[in-house]
Amino acid sequence: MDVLWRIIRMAAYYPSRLGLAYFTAIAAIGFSLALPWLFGDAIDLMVGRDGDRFAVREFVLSELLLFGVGILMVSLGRGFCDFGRTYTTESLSQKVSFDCRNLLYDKLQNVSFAFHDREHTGDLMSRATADVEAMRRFVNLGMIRSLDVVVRIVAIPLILFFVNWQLALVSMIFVPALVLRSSLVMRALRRKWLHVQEVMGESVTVLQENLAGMHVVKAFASEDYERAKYNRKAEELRVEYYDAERMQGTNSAWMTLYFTFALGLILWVGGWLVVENRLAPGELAMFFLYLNQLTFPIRASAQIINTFSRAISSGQRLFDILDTRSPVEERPNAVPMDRPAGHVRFEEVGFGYADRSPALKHVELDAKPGQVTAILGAPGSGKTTIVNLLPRFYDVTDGKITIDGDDIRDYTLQSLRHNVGIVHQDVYLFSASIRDNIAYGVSSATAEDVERAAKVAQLHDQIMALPGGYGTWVGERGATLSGGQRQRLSIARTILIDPPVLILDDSTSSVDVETERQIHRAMVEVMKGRTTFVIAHRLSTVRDADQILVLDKGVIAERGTHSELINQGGMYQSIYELQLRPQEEILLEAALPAMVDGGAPA
Ligand SMILES: Nc1ncnc2c1ncn2[C@@H]1O[C@H](COP(=O)(O)OP(=O)(O)OP(=O)(O)O)[C@@H](O)[C@H]1O
Repeated sequence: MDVLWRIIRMAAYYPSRLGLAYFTAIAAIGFSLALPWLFGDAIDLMVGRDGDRFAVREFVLSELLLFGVGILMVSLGRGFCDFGRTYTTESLSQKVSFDCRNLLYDKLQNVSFAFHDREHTGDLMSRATADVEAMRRFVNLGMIRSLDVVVRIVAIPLILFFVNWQLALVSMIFVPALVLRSSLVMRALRRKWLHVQEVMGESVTVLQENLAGMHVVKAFASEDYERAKYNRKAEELRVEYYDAERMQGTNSAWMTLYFTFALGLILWVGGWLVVENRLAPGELAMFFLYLNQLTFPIRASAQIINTFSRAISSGQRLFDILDTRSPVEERPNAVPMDRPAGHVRFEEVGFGYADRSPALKHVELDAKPGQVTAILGAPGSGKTTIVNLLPRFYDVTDGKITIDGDDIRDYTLQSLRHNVGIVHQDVYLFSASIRDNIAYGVSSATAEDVERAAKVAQLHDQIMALPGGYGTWVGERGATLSGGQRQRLSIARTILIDPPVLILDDSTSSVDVETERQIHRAMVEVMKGRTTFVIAHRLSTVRDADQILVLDKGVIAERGTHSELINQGGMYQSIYELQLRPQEEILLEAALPAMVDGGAPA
């Protein structure tokens, strides 16, 4: 119920729309309740209550004319109010779903990486679409239309008792059974819809992962496997959906059946009362017309029960996300970070991913402004984890990280991240032009700024060789650029942001020697004058670093410069022998023909 209150409070943000929707809804009900009364009285006027039909013919005709005009006016009023209610209700429900979508999107922008590690993208997409739609339907049907249902279900029986209490009692015979059935179905439907929503999220996840990993699917010829995986989810969804709708449909059919029985009974008992002269024919007609007006609420109540059940389960899923507290939150007194000199210190830093053993222990690190720190270590030793702590993608669990002496948690997240730039190896490009992709995050960048950054990143010539130049559209996931070009585009992005602290993922990808050299040159350019942390795999980067940290199982096992570490004969020396030196030899071999031809290796 708490969930429904929260949805109602969201709708109450628009008091004029909500007020108008309820006003027009109530007015429409008032008009429609007046109609059977007018019809019943008109019939009684025609047949004459005392059996003396058409006694004063002229008088009856002029009265009937008045009734006709009255009925016309009331019908017009009802039509007008119906229109007003539909319009305002639709507008209100669209406003609420608009707000829900935006709140969800904002939340997803602000939650930390730990949240995204846990949640599935497909499920989040399903919450942002199907669950938001269920809330919209609740505002429309559950909140406003249900008023119509409730008012009629309360008012019409009262009127029926007023017209003839014996007949009213007969018509109410089935009500207890209806109420019991409805509450049982509502409870069952709520559970059912929650499950449907979950399965829907899972099926969207399968679809989304399939599309995102299409290259892997094709490369491993796994189309049949993927098809079977999706079919299983789609089948589960079909069965669950069908069950929920069947439950809803059966409930609706039962309600109609009860109602039809009641009508038959009334015709029989009411006819008998008329024959016995204990009930006027106009009153019986009035009774039927009112009962007929109960058809809609009784039928709609099955649908409205469904809407309530669905809104509770969908609202729960949405509010679960909206209420999530991000483990990385800004302190209330956080201040914006001005451009720092870039003196970075890790003091006794420890970190563990949820429910895992610590990924980093007692990390001590001091990087002076402009220095390059190379981080090496076996896969899983904690290199990525160290650099993820600096822009606060995750927060340290022990110790602290400072920039120019101040704890990074004292700053606003946005200003911190503007000052700590990252060049990832796996670059994400948006469906936009190359120019817009380079300028991502810097709305004030001019075309000249973008070109200058691309030149430093060694990418300008290749962009100019494309038919569309900087306006070339980069498809989803950057499909129209090579791996090496994407990496340099990422470097150009960072150059444009111009952060004083920089994180580089220098993992070598399988690119040719010339591309490798271009990437290296771009990296050297982007590192100039910045405090740089580089997850290093190239000897050239490591050799020139001011300090090298060798990580082992989350602990800094060795530290020093290239020459210091090589003489220690420890882990660094084995990494050098096994990984860095062979790589250097390959590069040298590739460069030799160029030197023989008179060129020089870069
Ligand atoms: N999001 C995560 N959730 C839980 N555990 C994680 C997460 N990311 C990394 N880990 C674990 O933390 C440890 C350190 O991982 P990290 O990615 O920092 O290593 P790495 O040295 O960068 O490895 P690689 O060279 O393979 O990228 C590993 O045991 C890894 O399994």
